[in-house]
Amino acid sequence: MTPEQPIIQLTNASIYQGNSLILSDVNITVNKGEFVYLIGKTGTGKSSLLKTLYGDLPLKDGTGQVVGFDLKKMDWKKVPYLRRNLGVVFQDFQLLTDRNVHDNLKFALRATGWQDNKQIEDKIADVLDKVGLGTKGFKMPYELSGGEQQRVDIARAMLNSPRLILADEPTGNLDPETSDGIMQLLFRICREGTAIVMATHDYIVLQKFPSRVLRTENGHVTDNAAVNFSS
Ligand SMILES: Nc1ncnc2c1ncn2[C@@H]1O[C@H](COP(=O)(O)OP(=O)(O)OP(=O)(O)O)[C@@H](O)[C@H]1O
Repeated sequence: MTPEQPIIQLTNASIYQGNSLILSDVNITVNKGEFVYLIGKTGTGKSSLLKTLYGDLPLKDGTGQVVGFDLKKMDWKKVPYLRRNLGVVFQDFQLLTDRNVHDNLKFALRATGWQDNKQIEDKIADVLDKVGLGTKGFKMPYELSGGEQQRVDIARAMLNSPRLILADEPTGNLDPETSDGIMQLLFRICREGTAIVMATHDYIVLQKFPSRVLRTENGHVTDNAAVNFSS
């Protein structure tokens, strides 16, 4: 991938769930370090679009590049390589409940090919520090608040220094104050050069942390969609 190449480029793309067409004529470009919201009513295709971007759903029509990978040529063997180059954050954190924070991160590093113990330990310390959990590596997930668990999920997404983080409702389970902390963290990560695409229903977040908005509506995606905060 060349430095000037967009982080995401979809051209005339269609998004399917099985044989059902969810979104058509999708044209999106996201550049390095951009923060982009993905909004739209429930069931309009936000998660399906994100899944296509992280290789969970195949791109059947149109063309798509994500962090230098050609989605059209993506098969199950290439998905792990794509996933090493982007981070994914979910609403429900998806931490392994049988091991502590440190071992959750170690598991993710080992699963993506890291072998050197010193490098693994340095990386875990680095990402925990970045998300403000430098002293919490020994804690089990159930010993953490929702906001802290989301920070661990974000730390995990950052392990391989991705140029893109895809976040599906990362503040969906959090109270407003905790969600502000997560948004500040995501914007800080973004300012350091990582592009972020975040699906959300949370209009308060959009108001407090304004940025570019994509909207899924009537089977299409509109860019720079005006947000009606009363809806
Ligand atoms: N695994 C699946 N198999 C078949 N259809 C699905 C599947 N997942 C979602 N869909 C359908 O695809 C459409 C888009 O769903 P999607 O989850 O992408 O919407 P969304 O905008 O993310 O919704 P929400 O805001 O509720 O998360 C819906 O009609 C949904 O029923």
